[in-house]
Amino acid sequence: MRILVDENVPLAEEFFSELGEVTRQPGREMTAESLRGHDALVVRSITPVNAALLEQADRLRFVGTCTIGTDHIDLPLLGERGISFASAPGSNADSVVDYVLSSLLLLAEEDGFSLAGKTIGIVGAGNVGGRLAARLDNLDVDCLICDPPRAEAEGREDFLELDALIDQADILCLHTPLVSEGEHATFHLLDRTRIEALKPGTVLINAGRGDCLDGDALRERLERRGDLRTVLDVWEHEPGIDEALYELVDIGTPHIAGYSVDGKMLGTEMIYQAAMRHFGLPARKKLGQLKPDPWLRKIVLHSWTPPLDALSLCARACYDVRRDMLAFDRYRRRLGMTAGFDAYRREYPPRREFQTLRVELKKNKGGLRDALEGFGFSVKLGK
Ligand SMILES: NC(=O)c1ccc[n+]([C@@H]2O[C@H](COP(=O)([O-])OP(=O)(O)OC[C@H]3O[C@@H](n4cnc5c(N)ncnc54)[C@H](O)[C@@H]3O)[C@@H](O)[C@H]2O)c1
Ligand SMILES: O=C(O)[C@H](O)[C@H](O)COP(=O)(O)O
Repeated sequence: MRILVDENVPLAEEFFSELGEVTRQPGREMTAESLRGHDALVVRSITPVNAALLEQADRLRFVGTCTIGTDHIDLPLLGERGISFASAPGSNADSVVDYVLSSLLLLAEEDGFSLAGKTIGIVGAGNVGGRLAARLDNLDVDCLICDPPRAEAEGREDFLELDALIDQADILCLHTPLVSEGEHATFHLLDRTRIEALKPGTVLINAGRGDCLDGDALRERLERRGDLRTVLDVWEHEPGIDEALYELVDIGTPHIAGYSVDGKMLGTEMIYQAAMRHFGLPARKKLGQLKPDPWLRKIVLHSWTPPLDALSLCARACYDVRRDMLAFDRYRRRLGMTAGFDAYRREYPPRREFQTLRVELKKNKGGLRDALEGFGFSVKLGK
């Protein structure tokens, strides 16, 4: 059996060689010819799997994307061709939440505000948005949720309309999938009218998909009024993104919110398991045997620290978004935007999720343990 795998998929040989011969290729360079003679294709989000790509796919029986998003896959076409498909829901959701929390802590520090007492609007409350709300639960943060598909399916009367979030939220986080058509389409969900309606001072974060937000309208508002705080990890037209918009945002990163070792490797394992199921083979390999140990395992807090300070300290030690902002900026200046965007993603330095860090507390009071655990760290009470 032959399996074609994107070069940015970690542990591909370790997992997929159980199935057969693994060939690697950069995801943006995959063509119809690349697929000839291959039985399985394993991609990430940058390879459009469509009629043009499948034109010469003479043996293809399985397609897997090691990502949460599936907007790059023509699912009806795979159905018509009888090709089995799998994605990796939830795989890097915790990493995205870490990214959002790190960004919020940085802006809070720069602007001298506290997350406690803020109202945060979460648009799209699936794996990412839902876990973000849960992790903020132990802080005094008011979470407002907009998720019309879930509101309908679950009869949730506590969920709000997007325009209510825009009215009320100090922080607005977009975690929607890209859906081009239908009642709940998300293309330019944040359109010009909604971007204009954001209250001055709103923190706007998009770590969903670039096309969910009208980038031209955001750039124009920032040029004209400069009165928002903005965090963009996803952009229209990646990797050739709008440099003028990039210059105006407070935190700009090249679609790496989910790029922890943990999130990426879990995505590979999920697709390995799905492929083995599809081909009727036992999945013997386990991620636990292959994943490297975290280099920072433990922080000991010897005396009591106010919860927000402790969160900030531990978050910064584990993952600090500044690392990615600064490094991406160096790549872009050295290589230009388009090449720099992809090069930083390809050479992304290792990063671990908050949940890999154990925080040992010598003193617990004032909700410190709950705040740390709620934020995602694993906590142990010392003697
Ligand atoms: N920046 C990154 O690195 C990164 C990483 C992972 C995922 N993502 C993106 O984030 C998206 C969300 O991830 P997830 O794991 O939470 O997915 P998910 O499928 O678990 O949740 C998505 C949620 O959005 C809701 N939704 C759909 N249409 C909506 C609309 N019009 N308005 C409001 N809510 C709507 C759905 O009902 C669902 O609850 C993914 O589809 C992917 O595109 C980005
Ligand atoms: O949908 C996802 O899982 C993410 O957007 C994904 O992690 C982005 O990384 P890429 O697939 O572009 O390598």
